[in-house]
Amino acid sequence: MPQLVLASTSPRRRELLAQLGVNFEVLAMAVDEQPLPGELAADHVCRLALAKARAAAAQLGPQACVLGADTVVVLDGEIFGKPVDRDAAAAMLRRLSGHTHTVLSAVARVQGGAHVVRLSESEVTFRTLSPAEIAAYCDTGEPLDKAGAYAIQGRAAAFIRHLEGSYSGVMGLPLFETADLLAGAGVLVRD
Ligand SMILES: Cc1cn([C@H]2C[C@H](O)[C@@H](COP(=O)(O)OP(=O)(O)OP(=O)(O)O)O2)c(=O)[nH]c1=O
Repeated sequence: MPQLVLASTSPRRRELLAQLGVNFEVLAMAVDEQPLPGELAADHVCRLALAKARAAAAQLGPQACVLGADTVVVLDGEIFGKPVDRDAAAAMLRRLSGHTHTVLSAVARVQGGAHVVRLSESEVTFRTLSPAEIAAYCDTGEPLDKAGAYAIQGRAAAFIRHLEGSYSGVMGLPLFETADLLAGAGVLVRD
């Protein structure tokens, strides 16, 4: 069975991958996460997921099966990554309040020079949030390292009226698509 490596600094992604019951190591890779001019959100997350996996794979042997992932929130065509500070987090949450946004999560597998990328798309509807609620949520610090300034697995669960798609995808690693990639690499057995 190939060595499985998760190219991620995200504790959420580690937790999610462990949910599949596989053994893996972590090799955290930093890549420039700025969207290219005019880049579509779906292209952006797929490109970054692949870039993270490729960066780690370059440091490992060709036998390693490397996973990279990326997640963004999209509202009216605008990409929301991680907020730079508390004010940016509050501004994102004001925009998301009372609306439905899209969460795109891509997962890429790189092994022996070959790669596959899968995309998960979810629709998330927030109820209307009061200014006091947004301020209190920002005070928790939870928004700061999360795309779109919220964590579905944290207190923001109370904001979400409706989810259509993948809970694990919104949290950062779409497990249905990830399991497919792992089965394709022989890391998960399906027969
Ligand atoms: C929307 C949402 C995002 N997130 C997190 C998952 C990701 O860690 C982060 C999106 O940022 P990413 O840039 O995709 O990932 P990252 O920089 O945290 O980690 P990596 O090293 O793999 O690049 O937002 C949640 O934890 N819960 C949520 O509900």
